[in-house]
Amino acid sequence: MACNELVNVKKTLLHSPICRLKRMLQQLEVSDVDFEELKRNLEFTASLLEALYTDGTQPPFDADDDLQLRSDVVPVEVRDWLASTFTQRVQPISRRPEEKPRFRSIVHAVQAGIFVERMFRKAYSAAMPDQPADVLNCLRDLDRWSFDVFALDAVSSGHSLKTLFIELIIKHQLNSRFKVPISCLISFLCELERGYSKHTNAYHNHTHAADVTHTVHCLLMRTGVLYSMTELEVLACLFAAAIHDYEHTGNTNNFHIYTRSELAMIYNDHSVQESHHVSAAFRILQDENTNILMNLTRPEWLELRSLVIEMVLGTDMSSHVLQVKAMRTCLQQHESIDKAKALSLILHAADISHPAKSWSLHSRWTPRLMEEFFTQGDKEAELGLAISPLCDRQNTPVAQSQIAFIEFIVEPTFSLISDMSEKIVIPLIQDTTDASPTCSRYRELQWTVADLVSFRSLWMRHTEENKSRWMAKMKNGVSDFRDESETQTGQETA
Ligand SMILES: Nc1ncnc2c1ncn2[C@@H]1O[C@@H]2COP(=O)(O)O[C@H]2[C@H]1O
Ligand SMILES: [Zn+2]
Repeated sequence: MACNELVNVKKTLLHSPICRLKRMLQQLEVSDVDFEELKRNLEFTASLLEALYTDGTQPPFDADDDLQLRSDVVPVEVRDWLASTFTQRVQPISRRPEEKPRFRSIVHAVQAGIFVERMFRKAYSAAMPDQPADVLNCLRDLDRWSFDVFALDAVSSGHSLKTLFIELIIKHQLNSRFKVPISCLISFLCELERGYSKHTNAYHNHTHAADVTHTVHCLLMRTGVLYSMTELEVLACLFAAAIHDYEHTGNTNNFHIYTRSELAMIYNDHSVQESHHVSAAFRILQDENTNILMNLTRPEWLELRSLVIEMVLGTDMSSHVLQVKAMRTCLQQHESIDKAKALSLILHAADISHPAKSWSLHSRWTPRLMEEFFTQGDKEAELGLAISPLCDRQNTPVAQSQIAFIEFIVEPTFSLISDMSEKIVIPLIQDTTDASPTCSRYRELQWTVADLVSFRSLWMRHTEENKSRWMAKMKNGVSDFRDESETQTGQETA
């Protein structure tokens, strides 16, 4: 963002808290105090100022950012792992020619009468009344960044993916818009959950899929990007998130390539698993009993399929560096943002989001992932292969790897998501507020800006907290990263 543009954005953002502070002072002077309103105004003002402060103090973007791993800080095993997992020598995925969908303006959306209502500000009435009380209770937190997917899995008897996906489809009114037969939806989700349990993975299972689906929903709402999307794009995002690791084998792509697995043969070593996830999921739709997309028109179906393929292939971690670099360049050069690229980045961010959540969640995901890595290491040892980085049960610096993962992968990705969303959302809001400062949308849009800016401080607070937790474990020489994790309840925000 250019400097004067940034100043304008900041001025716009500061306008509202300043007005509120003045009004609060006036109220106090005449002793006309509505404490509830005062509290709400103070909270709003504090969150905006905090977010602006955080935003202003964060380090600037590094234009030439690769992973920048300094050998004196990052242990060699961790460097090997980062380099072998998050970069690729192969050239970028081919781009679709000319016509690329761009973000439409909020003004256009308002004019077209298809403005998305601010769902999570309203009291949310659960869409599935037949659900047990515990499930309904859990789903009340659906719009929160700290939503506990493990708790949902427990109360839904291991059906977190099914429960959550149906809830989100109904909440976004996609079942009615795309005439999704509920029986198909249930059968499709049963099939999906079955596929996720095929390899009994500690991490890549239906709970992870549910987590990523929830996180995509939350990211779209918190960043305001949802406002600039069509319903078809929202459906594509939720669908892509739900299927993104379908039938995951619990191994890395490199393992498939080295062991010349069946999947590596089918997909010629390119994004081996991601290609399988998307292909196998679309196969479920070939059966009319599970074809949840049966009532889409042909152009809708083609557009959705194209988006889903691009998004799921974008979860291949070897495209991380290229993806991040391409988006950064786009932002720095003031190019318009390609929607499919933006949505792919959002799914990728959701896929690596647990270190940007509360410790109580992050500390439960990490041992699961490590166990899956170690199981692969055990297999590699049995096969007489070199053990992949981070897969050696006896000798893996877990805390260091987490700190490096957060610092070199998660924070830059979330920072980019925040910048990208500002670029998409803020100009649209400025357009609209200039046009009609008194309309009810004005308040809605102010909230969108507030959410967007406070989102940056929210995830940063969590990554900082998680890094300090790992650092403390390292300093105290705690090698058992599993302790406390299952019993945490912790204080959570937002
Ligand atoms: N905390 C973490 N530490 C290391 N790797 C991670 C962590 N979280 C996610 N990942 C990796 O990021 C990948 C994202 O795509 P997958 O879910 O297929 O597999 C995930 C893991 O390989
Ligand atoms: Zn995943």
